[in-house]
Amino acid sequence: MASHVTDHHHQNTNELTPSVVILPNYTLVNPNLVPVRYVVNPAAIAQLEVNRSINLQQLMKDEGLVPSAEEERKRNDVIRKLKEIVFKWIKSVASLRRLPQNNIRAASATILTYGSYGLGVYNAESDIDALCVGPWFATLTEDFFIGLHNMLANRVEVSDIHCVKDAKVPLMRFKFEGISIDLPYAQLQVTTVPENVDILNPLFLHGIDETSWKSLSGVRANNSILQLVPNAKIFQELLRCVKHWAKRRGVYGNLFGFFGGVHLAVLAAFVCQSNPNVSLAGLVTIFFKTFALWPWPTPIILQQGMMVPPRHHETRSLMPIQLPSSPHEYCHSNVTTSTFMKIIQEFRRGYRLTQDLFKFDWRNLFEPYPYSKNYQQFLKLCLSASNQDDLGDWIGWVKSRFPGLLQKLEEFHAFYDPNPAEYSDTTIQDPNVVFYWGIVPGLSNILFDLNSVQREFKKYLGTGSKGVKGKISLSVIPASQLPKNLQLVDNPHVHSSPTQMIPVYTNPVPYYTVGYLTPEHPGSGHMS
Ligand SMILES: Nc1ncnc2c1ncn2[C@@H]1O[C@H](COP(=O)(O)OP(=O)(O)OP(=O)(O)O)[C@@H](O)[C@H]1O
Ligand SMILES: [Mg+2]
Ligand SMILES: [Mg+2]
Repeated sequence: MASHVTDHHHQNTNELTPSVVILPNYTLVNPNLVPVRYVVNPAAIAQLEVNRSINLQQLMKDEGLVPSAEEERKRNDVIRKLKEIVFKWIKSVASLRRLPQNNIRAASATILTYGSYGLGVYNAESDIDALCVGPWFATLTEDFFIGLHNMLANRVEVSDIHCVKDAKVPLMRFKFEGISIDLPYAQLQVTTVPENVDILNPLFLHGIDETSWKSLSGVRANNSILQLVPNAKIFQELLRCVKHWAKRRGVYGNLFGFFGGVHLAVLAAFVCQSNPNVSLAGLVTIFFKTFALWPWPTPIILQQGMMVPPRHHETRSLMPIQLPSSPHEYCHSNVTTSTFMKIIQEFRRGYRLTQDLFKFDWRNLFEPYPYSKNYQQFLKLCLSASNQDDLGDWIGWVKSRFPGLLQKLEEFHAFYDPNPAEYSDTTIQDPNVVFYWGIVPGLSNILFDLNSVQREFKKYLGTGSKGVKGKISLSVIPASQLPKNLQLVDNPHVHSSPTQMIPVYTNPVPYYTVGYLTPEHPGSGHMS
């Protein structure tokens, strides 16, 4: 028992032992009622930060957020195979086009990774964002979406392949040996594309088309983030932590009006940039302090002096975050008044917890958001289809329309918290997924007319859906009718052990393309 107590003490309050310490003029009363004055001791504070950093790194490992050597190998292997495939593909396109022999010999194409994989901040469930870079003679519409598509579809490693053509950044999405891949295409005006082509080199950018330029933006953003941070390793650790925090607290998911990976990457880079010699624990603390106190909508700008105010809809964003290396653009965002409030509340909570020297415990920071405790009523969205394939397409389509629904809800005076996690209703026979969005008390006593929302949303879903088959129903339920696992997530006594209690983030839709769907910009907000 004694050792247990010591252990516990060690884990939770290891920062503060009476001999070290901390705040100027901080007076504690000891059990004998003798006031003890704690004094500033810089060495002790430094030690405290070191300990906190070690604890945090350990916690990230325990949570399985640091990829194992095995996972790393597997992903490297997938990239290598993709490179081989596109290389073969480009040779066959060159022959097909009857290029001169020396051109066929010189012809090449490659794969560049970006997104969380490119930044080195992925885990087992992350997708791989891979850009295919090809030469002048390989076109997007024919060679990429037909030729390469067919080559991929014929491989045993590939499943669930989809083309997403009518997006600002068109891409193919598929699984390769079970790992989700997003594959856009950029066409350069050269014959030979070196394996690690430097896309910042004007030589390669000369004369490229608009779509290719947009497709390159992810790689450009990654490159400049890594160039701008003073220490890539500590940036990666910080980003890993804040991503974990955002997922646990229900503020991760661009389609739900929260952060996408790119937004958090810029926020983390911003903190690293201005605090070059701070430890991981210190950076996490500064992260929360910075953004809890930030005078939004003042934009977050990584490259000072480069930003020119954007003219498009992004200007209206509530949380503008510059897209690195694109002076005219912010990262596309679907933040609404509701989700803005939730994010701010979570920043403040993080700020409060990381300031608290006495009850400090990293596990508090990453505690799952207690939906069933915080909201009495939920908007339940049930999506179903007659088979799994249709359901996949249907979820993808409906999710891509969520930004419009979120705006509609606010027009109907409902404030809500769209929990991005997906659940499944086992009482329904058809394959289904269910979302439960908290309805914010006080602001919306269900004065809004659910029927009108339902009607409008269905109309909006029908526009441009190209025959995707599925059903959707919206209803309002009390917290007591939430599925048991959603209730258990909130129970502090169980969250640390059974992992099946933690909501899963499936990624069946091109998150990436959503901000870019051309026909109707989600940012423009009108559903009908
Ligand atoms: N809203 C956006 N605005 C601008 N660029 C975006 C946006 N969403 C995605 N991208 C680009 O696409 C890349 C991959 O996006 P993705 O959604 O896969 O996020 P990620 O950072 O890889 O995180 P995750 O681990 O969740 O996959 C981003 O790094 C970014 O360059
Ligand atoms: Mg990704
Ligand atoms: Mg992606």
